Amino acid sequence: MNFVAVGEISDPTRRTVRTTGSLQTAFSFLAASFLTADRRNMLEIHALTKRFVAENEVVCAVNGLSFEVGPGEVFGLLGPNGAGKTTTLRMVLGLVVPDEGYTEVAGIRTSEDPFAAKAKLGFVSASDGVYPWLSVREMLLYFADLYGVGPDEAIERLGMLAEVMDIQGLLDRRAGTLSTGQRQRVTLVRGLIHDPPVMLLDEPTRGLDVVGVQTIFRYIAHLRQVGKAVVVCTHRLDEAERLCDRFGLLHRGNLKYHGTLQTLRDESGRQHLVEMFDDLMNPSSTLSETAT
Ligand SMILES: Nc1ncnc2c1ncn2[C@@H]1O[C@H](COP(=O)(O)OP(=O)(O)OP(=O)(O)O)[C@@H](O)[C@H]1O
Repeated sequence: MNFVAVGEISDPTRRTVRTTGSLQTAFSFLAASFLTADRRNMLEIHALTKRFVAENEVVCAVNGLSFEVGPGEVFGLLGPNGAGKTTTLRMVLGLVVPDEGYTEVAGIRTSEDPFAAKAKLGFVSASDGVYPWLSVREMLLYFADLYGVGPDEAIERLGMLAEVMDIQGLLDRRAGTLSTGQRQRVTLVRGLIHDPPVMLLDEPTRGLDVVGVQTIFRYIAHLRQVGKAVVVCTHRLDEAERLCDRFGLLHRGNLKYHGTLQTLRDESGRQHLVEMFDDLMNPSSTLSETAT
């Protein structure tokens, strides 16, 4: 992947920057305008709560969760199985209605205008599929159209992103014939085709080989540099430590730790996320350790 851009890139304030040099030059320009741009949080989660009733039992999947993500920031929403990560993402996407609290995407409250909020979100998941009978180009332009991107802008954005993600050679292939890694790069482009200010990545490295994982790392670096607000859910804690600027550690719907890795270390007395997780899941082992 070369990550060299020629074309147009939109910065977080939606101004358009024409670039002809390396992506680094584009990034420098964007970083400069991004630093002077409005630094409001792009994603705000306020006291979000969701309960489910399953077999006559109430499960509080998410309990009073609050956090925010600013432009150019990568937030790791982490937690063991059943912690409430997917339910949180589904509430942000407007697919699940919260019992209490609300989410705001680029200043738009999801409950008040779900379509406008969704237009500001990009979503990439490990289980993303492709339309096998469409060519990659047809599928990406179809998604641009679904998001209301005009045809000229869509073609221009497709050209730029195809270069950034190195999929130019795949555009006229039928999507069903792509390898897992090729399909991954196409779905990464699809998540950005409408230039959303907020990106949600759900287990983006699941099932990928080392090259695929590196692609995700570069993609997230790209998102950070062009000022997207990014939420990453992953079980790969070593990767999260390297990728994320701040973290929220969920356990049974509750936010146990919230902040930078250093904040988490100070609060938990542990060096690594994996140890913090272990303490959350096996509190008795912590107690016995403390007692000795
Ligand atoms: N539709 C539903 N009906 C009943 N319970 C649900 C529903 N969706 C989620 N839950 C429950 O809510 C809790 C949180 O689930 P969620 O899928 O958000 O966790 P997660 O952190 O994404 O887990 P994983 O890492 O395993 O994907 C779990 O106890 C789950 O069983």
